[in-house]
Amino acid sequence: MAQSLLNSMPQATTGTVVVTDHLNFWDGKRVKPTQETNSEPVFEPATGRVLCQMVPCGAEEVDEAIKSAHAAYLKWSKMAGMERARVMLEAARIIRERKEKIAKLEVINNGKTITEALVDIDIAWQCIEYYAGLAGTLAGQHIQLPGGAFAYTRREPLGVCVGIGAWNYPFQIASWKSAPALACGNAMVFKPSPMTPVTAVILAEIYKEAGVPDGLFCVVQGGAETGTLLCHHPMVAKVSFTGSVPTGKKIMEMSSKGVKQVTLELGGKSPLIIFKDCELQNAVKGALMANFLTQGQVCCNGTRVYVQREIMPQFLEEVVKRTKAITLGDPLLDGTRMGALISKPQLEKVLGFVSQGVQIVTCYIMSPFFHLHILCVTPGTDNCNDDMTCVKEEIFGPVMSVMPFDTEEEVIKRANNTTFGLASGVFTRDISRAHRVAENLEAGTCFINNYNISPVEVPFGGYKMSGFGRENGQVTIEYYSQLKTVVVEMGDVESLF
Ligand SMILES: NC(=O)C1=CN([C@@H]2O[C@H](COP(=O)(O)OP(=O)(O)OC[C@H]3O[C@@H](n4cnc5c(N)ncnc54)[C@H](O)[C@@H]3O)[C@@H](O)[C@H]2O)C=CC1
Repeated sequence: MAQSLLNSMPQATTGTVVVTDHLNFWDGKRVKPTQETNSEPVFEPATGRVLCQMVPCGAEEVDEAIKSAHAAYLKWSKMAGMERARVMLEAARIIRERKEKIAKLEVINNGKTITEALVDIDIAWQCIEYYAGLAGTLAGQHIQLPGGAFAYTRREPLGVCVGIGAWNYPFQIASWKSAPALACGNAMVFKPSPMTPVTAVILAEIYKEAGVPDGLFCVVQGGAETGTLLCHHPMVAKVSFTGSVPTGKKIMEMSSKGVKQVTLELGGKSPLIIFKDCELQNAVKGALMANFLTQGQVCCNGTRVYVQREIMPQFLEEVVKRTKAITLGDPLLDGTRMGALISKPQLEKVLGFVSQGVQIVTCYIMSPFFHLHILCVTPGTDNCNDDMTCVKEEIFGPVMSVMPFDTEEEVIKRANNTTFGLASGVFTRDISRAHRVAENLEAGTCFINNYNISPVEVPFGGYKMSGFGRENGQVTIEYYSQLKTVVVEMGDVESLF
């Protein structure tokens, strides 16, 4: 059934697709929801048309999914890492083979451009391939003790892990969470955002086709209530969450009741510092990459752009020129570089921020589709300063704030004056300065002379209220596994009693 939806993708155009397939997945198949009266409409952001109905899972369905995941975990965790790797490599291959179709469906549900969605799907299969490569390397240590005794450690899976995703990178988030989880021998129950329920279940089908045991990667649909059921379920060992800080705090609180491990990928308000000795064109391109991907709905965006005063006029001129040249429009067209915001409420939220007395250098409000698109650059003289709400809070829209600075010491202080700490960036040709600034910025990532590149080999995660734990890179194995120590006596027991 779902294959037929994917197979219809080559002909699909904006405003034509309706999804009627069931969107839950456990026991190796799509599952019909039981509470259809509670359904919520899911919109195609580019048109405002109803794409499908999302029916939230209740307690019994969540329980069924988790039990199905647990049964799969008992089989999968006993397989050798190399055996798991083979299945995961096959899943990565299938995603690669269907990437155009998956990307198209992602665009229809999310509103981002097809150009970006194709990159997202590439990153998704690369992540699964990367962790497949690590699956066979999981190993412990051998420790020699006195008298011939010894100990060894085993790196073991946690059990059933829950993934809760946001709407900005639906397929990619599901892959980033499931790949390390599965590589370590865990099972995962994934809940996508209720606004983007369509593509996670495609990933579930691909894992199944690749050969994972039925139940290993399950999808339950729903919002806060379903998420709460997942976090409280006694058979869940870990919750990995991507989303806003307020929800992240709730996840942590709920998980603490069952002492479950937690990974939190939360919001940001990241600084991008541009020194006067930078290569200006690269800095301008970096600032655009730092702000306008996925219509600005990216957690690690560098939305506080600090520009050294001497180059502010040239910087602003270039950034405005390039911003005005961004092609807005139908996200399924190859030439479009900015699509639609996720929803009308999100648009209103973004507009609310920019109406707070900021002078907008450039702003397009276009409405070829139901949801409007905006692009703003707030200028950097007296109009935009560190105390404004739009400079302090995560907007999650295509709004760049530009502010002047004079010295390195001053800008680092201002850059760090935030409760967030997800990412940061610096443009300069002075290598000592670049590394000094990177060291002093309080953030989980610092980009030097680029911004918003996320290779799967590189750990990603936050400082401060942007969360903890990491995704991607080798280190994430530690967040999806636990060490068992085995102590072996070779002689007699020396008892004190
Ligand atoms: N930094 C980031 O990566 C993201 C930030 N955001 C920010 O958050 C704002 C609100 O967007 P939302 O999608 O509502 O974010 P959210 O953080 O409320 O939702 C993210 C996920 O958590 C789930 N969820 C919500 N409440 C829950 C609960 N009590 N227990 C368990 N799961 C729960 C949601 O269903 C969704 O799957 C956005 O406007 C944006 O500013 C949103 C998505 C990603």
